[in-house]
Amino acid sequence: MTPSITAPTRDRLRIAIQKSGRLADPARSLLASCGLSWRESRDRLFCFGETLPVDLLLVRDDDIPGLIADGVCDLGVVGRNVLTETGLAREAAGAQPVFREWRALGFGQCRLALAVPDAWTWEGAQQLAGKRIATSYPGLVRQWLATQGIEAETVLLSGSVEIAPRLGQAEAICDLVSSGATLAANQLKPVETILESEAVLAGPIAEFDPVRAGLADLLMRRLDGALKVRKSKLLMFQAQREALARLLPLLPDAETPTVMRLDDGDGLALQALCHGAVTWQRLEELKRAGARGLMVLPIEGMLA
Ligand SMILES: Nc1ncnc2c1ncn2[C@@H]1O[C@H](COP(=O)(O)OP(=O)(O)OP(=O)(O)O)[C@@H](O)[C@H]1O
Ligand SMILES: O=P(O)(O)OC[C@H]1O[C@H](OP(=O)(O)OP(=O)(O)O)[C@H](O)[C@@H]1O
Ligand SMILES: [Mg+2]
Repeated sequence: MTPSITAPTRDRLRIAIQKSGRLADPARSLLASCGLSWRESRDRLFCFGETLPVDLLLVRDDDIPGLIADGVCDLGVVGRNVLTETGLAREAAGAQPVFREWRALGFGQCRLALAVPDAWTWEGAQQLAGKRIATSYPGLVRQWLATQGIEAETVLLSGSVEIAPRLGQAEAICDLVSSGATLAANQLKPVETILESEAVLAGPIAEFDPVRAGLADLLMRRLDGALKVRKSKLLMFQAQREALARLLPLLPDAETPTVMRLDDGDGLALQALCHGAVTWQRLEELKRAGARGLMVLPIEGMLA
């Protein structure tokens, strides 16, 4: 018998990621930066892990929490919005919680926001009492309404939510917002944020068996290193010794800088691994404080 793709495999880890869409490429490149590579199946729905026994399943993002709940996949990369909404829907149906957010991944940032027509003067959440709110996230909206002590109706739409007020289907909406351009194009304005979202690694609440637990531990160690390194930059510059006291306070996020003496007497060469944002403003401040020949290098690889 040919082994089925959904048969539980206990000696390999299976991660669900979006097949196509906003999270597909960043999810793959993050996992690749953890040293994983894959051989793709002909249908491009399953990628067999080559460097480690960690396979990928390429699916619709909405299906990812359910695949983890059913044990078809061990981990998944999905928006916090989808993970939380699915958890609330399962809870409403009386199911026990089985998955949780393991790590925030630093991409796919957006927020789930309530928006009302531009013409409304927003005075607070009580304005929504008795109104209809169009959304693809009824669980999150109902949870938020309950915390506000407001009774309102949710109208479930799976897409193009922003058009609902103009069509007379609802008075307000609750949808994902990033730049705000879609709201503006539909004469709506955001008034409340219900959830700050980004892509997350989702996994089970229960522990894995020893083989998959070992693989998941290794992957999490590499992932933490990769996430830290993604934000890090190596800053290199030269300065006079007397400038050191002005320069070091400008590097609060740096690991202890390497300071080397130059041959010319009082000159120093500095290298600092910065974990925060290295902005133009910060480089200009360093320059004013006496840094010369500034160089900023991205970091590839692990921080051991
Ligand atoms: N405008 C946005 N800016 C940034 N991130 C967003 C934006 N819209 C959605 N996201 C995040 O990206 C996730 C995936 O969005 P996408 O539009 O690719 O999903 P989808 O159309 O539901 O895809 P699928 O075909 O897999 O069901 C969302 O669940 C959310 O977490
Ligand atoms: O604030 P903005 O930058 O305008 O982004 C917000 C829009 O992005 C998402 O839609 P998407 O583009 O994925 O279209 P869809 O809902 O039809 O999939 C979301 O559902 C909003 O409509
Ligand atoms: Mg989807």
